[in-house]
Amino acid sequence: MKALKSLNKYLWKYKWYLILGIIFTIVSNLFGIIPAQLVRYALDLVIETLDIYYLYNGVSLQSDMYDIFAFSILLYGFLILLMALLKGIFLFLVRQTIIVMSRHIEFELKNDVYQHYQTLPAAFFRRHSTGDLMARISEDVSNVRIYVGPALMYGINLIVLFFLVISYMISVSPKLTLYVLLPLPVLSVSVYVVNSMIMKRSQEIQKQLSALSTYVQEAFSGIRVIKSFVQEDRSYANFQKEAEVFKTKSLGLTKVDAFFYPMIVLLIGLSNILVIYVGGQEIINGRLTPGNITEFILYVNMLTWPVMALGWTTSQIQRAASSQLRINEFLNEKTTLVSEKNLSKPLDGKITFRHVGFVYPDSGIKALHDFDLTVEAGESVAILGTTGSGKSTLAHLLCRLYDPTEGQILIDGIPMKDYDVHGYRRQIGYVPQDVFLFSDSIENNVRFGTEDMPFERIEQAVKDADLYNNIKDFPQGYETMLGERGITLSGGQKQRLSIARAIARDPKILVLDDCLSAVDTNTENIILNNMKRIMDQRTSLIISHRVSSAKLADKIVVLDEGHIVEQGTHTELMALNGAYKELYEKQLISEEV
Ligand SMILES: Nc1ncnc2c1ncn2[C@@H]1O[C@H](COP(=O)(O)OP(=O)(O)OP(=O)(O)O)[C@@H](O)[C@H]1O
Repeated sequence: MKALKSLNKYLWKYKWYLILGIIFTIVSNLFGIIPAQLVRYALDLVIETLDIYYLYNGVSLQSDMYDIFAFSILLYGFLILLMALLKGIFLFLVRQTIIVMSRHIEFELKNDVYQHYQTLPAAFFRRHSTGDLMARISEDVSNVRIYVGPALMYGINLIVLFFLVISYMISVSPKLTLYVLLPLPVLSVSVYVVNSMIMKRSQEIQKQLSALSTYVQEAFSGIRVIKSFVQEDRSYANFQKEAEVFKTKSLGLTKVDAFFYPMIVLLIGLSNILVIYVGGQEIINGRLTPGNITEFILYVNMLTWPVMALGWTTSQIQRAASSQLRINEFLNEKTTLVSEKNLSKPLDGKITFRHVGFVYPDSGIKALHDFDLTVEAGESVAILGTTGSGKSTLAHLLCRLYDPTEGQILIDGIPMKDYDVHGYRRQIGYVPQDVFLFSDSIENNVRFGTEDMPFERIEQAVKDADLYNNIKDFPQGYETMLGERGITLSGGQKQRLSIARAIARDPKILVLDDCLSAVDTNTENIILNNMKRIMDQRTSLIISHRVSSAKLADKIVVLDEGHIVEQGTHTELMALNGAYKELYEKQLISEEV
């Protein structure tokens, strides 16, 4: 329950909605109680007047009495209708305040969670699955919304109604009040128990449903593999198995649901019988009128729904508390990638790795050992090495997605940690190994948030990345949509678009992480020749396991298991007769073949 305290700041922000909501709840309940009293007056009037009416049988006064009597009943009827109308208006206002408040809080909470996610380091996203991140921002926030919305509304309504109705009932007959209230706690507890069962089963169904959708999603994403390996039958059998579990769980819920409503009707009926039985005796003893009994029955029915809601509210609050706990768990995570001095300046581009070592926090793998390298401003360095040798790790460190666990990285002679993180990253052009493009147009994928980027720059970047001819061939050109609802680019086209995105930003430092692996050597040549002009004015780190990518580099560094094994120019390394030469010759032969 403590977790829900973190919502108080939002409740405080929207306090006027809440205060008005409470006032409207009180007024709407008053308009709900008054009709019950009007019914009592009307009923007692009917009973009393009827006796007198028959006394005047055959007398002309009788018809005058009838007119007065009919008019009074009509008046009561009209008043009851008016009260119902007023109650309806205020109920509308209750929802317009409390439920609206809950929607505002939901909106703010979602934004806060999303914004917070963005500040968290890459390591966080490795530890938690996308599904988990999505569940906390959608399902958990919705659960919390039910607490600050409907649960709070019913809670307030119950308190107000209890206070008004019960104090009035006691003033009429404490004995009858006691009998009437007897079954209500049983009703509330039963609703709580059954509701908890329903909720547990619903959660299981929800879980099964997401397993089912994940299965379907994966099956159809990999439909080409399934078809080519003729695995349709097995895939269908697996689906059936999952669907069977879903069906069994749904039937379980239906059973509880089917039991729930008859039980409630039974308990309410019990309350009504008690009122009639005990109330009837009170009438016989002359302590109450039939109007009182009718009024009491109306009260019992008025109390039934809020009491039922009490069980529901309690279980919803519990659910919201556990959801908020999960949200807080993420909100309390803090990024370590902060700037110490918030330095903000245009970079020259000199990079110094000083005895850098790095261990991945979640796997404990030491990816870099005592990495020492200086790259002068405007220089280009190729990092070559076998898979898993730590090349991408260098790119991650340079983009400050992680901080080194040993040593430090200096940019223009100043520790990287001193730079404002966003200001620094803005001057880096990073082309990741696993290309990611958004479901948007080609132009927007290159522009990527830089709204004021002139179109000429986008076009130039696309030409430099050797993608211009492809785009020209698409009927919609730069407006061609990518992703799920658009076209699918080939692996090489994706890589080139990713390069265009990085160079269009005119970065001071360019990090190309194995971004030409999916293009043939011919295209690689074209791109590298285009890049020559771009790389002239900036520091570049070309990561690759293909020796051909290194031909533009001023310096080549060969990595093996996180260690630098060789470094120098192409000629120097060839003369060394070591790892580079071996790699070079191997790749040359395979290319010739
Ligand atoms: N996010 C991560 N969490 C944990 N360990 C990682 C992570 N990324 C990489 N590693 C590990 O660190 C080591 C170096 O990986 P890295 O990606 O830097 O190699 P690489 O030289 O770029 O390889 P490749 O050419 O295959 O991309 C590997 O052993 C890898 O398993």
